[in-house]
Amino acid sequence: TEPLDVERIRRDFPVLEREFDGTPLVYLDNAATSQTPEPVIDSITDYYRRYNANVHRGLHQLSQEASIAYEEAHDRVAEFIGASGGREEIVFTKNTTESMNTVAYAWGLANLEPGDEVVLTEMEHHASLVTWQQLAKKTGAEVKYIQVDDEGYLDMDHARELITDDTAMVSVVHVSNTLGTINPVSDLADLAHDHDSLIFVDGAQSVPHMSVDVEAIDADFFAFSGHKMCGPTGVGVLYGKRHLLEEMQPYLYGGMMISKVTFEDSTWHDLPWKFEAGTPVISQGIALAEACDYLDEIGMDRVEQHGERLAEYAYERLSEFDDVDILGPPGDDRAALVSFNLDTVHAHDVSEILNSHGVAVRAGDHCTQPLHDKLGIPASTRASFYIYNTQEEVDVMVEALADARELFA
Ligand SMILES: Cc1ncc(COP(=O)(O)O)c(CN[C@@H]2CONC2=O)c1O
Repeated sequence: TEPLDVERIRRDFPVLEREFDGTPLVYLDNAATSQTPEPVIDSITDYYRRYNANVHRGLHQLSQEASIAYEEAHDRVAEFIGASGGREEIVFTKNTTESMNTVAYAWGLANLEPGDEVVLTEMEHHASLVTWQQLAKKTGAEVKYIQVDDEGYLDMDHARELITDDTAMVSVVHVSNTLGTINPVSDLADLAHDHDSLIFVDGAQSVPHMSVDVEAIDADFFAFSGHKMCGPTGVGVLYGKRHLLEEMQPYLYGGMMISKVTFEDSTWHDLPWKFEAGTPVISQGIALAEACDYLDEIGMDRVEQHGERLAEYAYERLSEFDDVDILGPPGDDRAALVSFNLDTVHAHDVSEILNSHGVAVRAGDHCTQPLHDKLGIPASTRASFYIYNTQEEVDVMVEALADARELFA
């Protein structure tokens, strides 16, 4: 695939011009949140400048325009992830976390009971791990974890052992935000479906970075966030197979999500509005559709190739040092991130030093504490890449690590 034009792309991101006392920003924290290009910024300001109105087809021009843009944003997102059911299979939430909780409470509470099992993986983000763990306590279901092997891959033999006819839900991260592992979600979906279990795929780190087709995966539910894919914060997506969303009762009640309300009872609006109670994430949803256009214009195959090449380059550079321990799979078999530790320096101190060089990385447990416990480390430093990062920026990060060694060794 023809590489993307990173210099041209960088000109779309005003934040990349930031300097700190003359030191240019090197933004390598994209797994936490991505930066926002001009077309997406313009989409947000254009909405508030020209057609800000509450949706659900108010009988005035502004509301009509806002309603149509908001509804069509659902269609655009459906197309971006291959959801042939269109807007009826796309619920806009606040973020991936809320998408997860929506399924846990709107499906889980009604369908899980003692004896049922929810199968997760040891590399799950807290958004799914804590959600299913707490829901299991409420319903008497049991949570089990597919093991991660020493290289950071899912142990598929263990998966085949854990997923049985007692499994009601498999909830698995597509790309680990800590390890960079790309999980075989289609195989896991087959395994789940062979045992009449549903599967929920956490796509927060995959949708921004690679072409995702939820129907090819055959995910029953799929979640991701706008802010990780050049979109604004405040909009997440829950994809659900139409028949499942149809069967599910809402778990947030109020205006907009109803059809008829009497003092005695209420009926619900059509999909997806049934799951969008109150005034929804209007400007954010419309801007997310713009982000889909922006990424598609670059081409998701180029986006994927660029991120994985940078991750491989970072892996190679970091491997030059014998005091660096890198988490997860080999450099040529991972998504666009590298988490690592320096033998003698705590991740927080590494992050501090890198920051003094203008380099933004994330230090901590990346909302995967159980995984860090399993690895026997309190934290790690994570560099994560996107379409506007360069090999030169990786070099800046690697050179800055020399400082960390001197200061803290
Ligand atoms: C795999 C994964 N799942 C779920 C989430 C939750 O997304 P929201 O915060 O949008 O609900 C994240 C966010 N990644 C975290 C956020 O900061 N750093 C990270 O790695 C994630 O990486």
